[in-house]
Amino acid sequence: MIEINDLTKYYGKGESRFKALDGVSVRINDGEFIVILGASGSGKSTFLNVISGLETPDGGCVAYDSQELGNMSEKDLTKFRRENTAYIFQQYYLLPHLNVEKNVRMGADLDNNKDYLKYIEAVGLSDKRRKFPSELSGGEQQRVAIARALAKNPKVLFLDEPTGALDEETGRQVLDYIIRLHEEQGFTMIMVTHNSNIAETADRIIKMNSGKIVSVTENTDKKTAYEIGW
Ligand SMILES: Nc1ncnc2c1ncn2[C@@H]1O[C@H](COP(=O)(O)OP(=O)(O)OP(=O)(O)O)[C@@H](O)[C@H]1O
Repeated sequence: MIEINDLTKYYGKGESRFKALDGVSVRINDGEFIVILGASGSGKSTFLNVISGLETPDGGCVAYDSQELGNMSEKDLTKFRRENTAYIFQQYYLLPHLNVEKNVRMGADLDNNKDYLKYIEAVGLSDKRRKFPSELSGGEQQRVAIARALAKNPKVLFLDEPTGALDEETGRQVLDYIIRLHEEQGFTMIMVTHNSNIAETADRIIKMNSGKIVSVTENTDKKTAYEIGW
C-alpha cells in the first residue's frame, strides 16, 4: 500500500511562490489501477513525481508499506526507485542508437531480469526487435517504452499521459496493452491523463483541482480500451 499524507509542494520563491500541492492525502492499494484527472496546472504531474520519489515534497509524507520515502538517504531512495518503480511518459525517451531489444534490455538489466524478450513479445514487437526507434511508428515506440518499463518488474508503474502523443486508434491500442499487462502482472498502476474517458478503465479515479484532491471515486463499471469514448 502507498500511504500519502498531507503533501504540500511549492515552486518558485517570494512573490512568485506557487503552491502546486495543497494538503493531498490518499491511500493506494497494491495492484490498483488509479487514474488522476484534472485541468492543466491542477498539480497532477507534481503529485505523480512526488509520490514516485522523483521530487521531494515541502510538507507531508509518502510511505510504501510503511517505508517512508522522506526517511531514506538519497542513495537508498535511488535504489528504492530503481527496484520498485517504473515510469512511462508522453514522450518515449528511447535511446536512438540502440535497437528495440537493447532499449528494453537496458530496463531489464536494472533488475538483473534476463527475461526481457517476453516483454517485447507482450507488446507485440518480436518481429521488430532489431529495428531502431526511428524506424518505428509513435505507437510502436511507446510499446517499446512499455516493455522497457515492465522489464524492470516494477511493483508500481507510473504513467504520465502515456497516450497523449498518439492518435485515437493508436492510443486505444497502446492503452489496451497497458491494461492487459496490468491485469496479467498485478502491479500497482497510477496514470495521469487529460482524457477523462480513460478513467472508465480504472479501478479508482482521483480528481484534482488547484493542487488539491477534490474527489476519489470507485469505478464499479470498468471498461476496456475499446469500449470507451476518446
Ligand atoms: N518545476 C517547476 N517550476 C515552477 N513551477 C512549476 C514547476 N512544475 C510545475 N509547476 C507549476 O505547478 C503547477 C502544477 O503543475 P503540474 O505540472 O503538476 O500540473 P498538471 O496538472 O500536471 O498540468 P498539465 O496537465 O498541464 O501537465 C502549474 O501551475 C505549473 O506551472
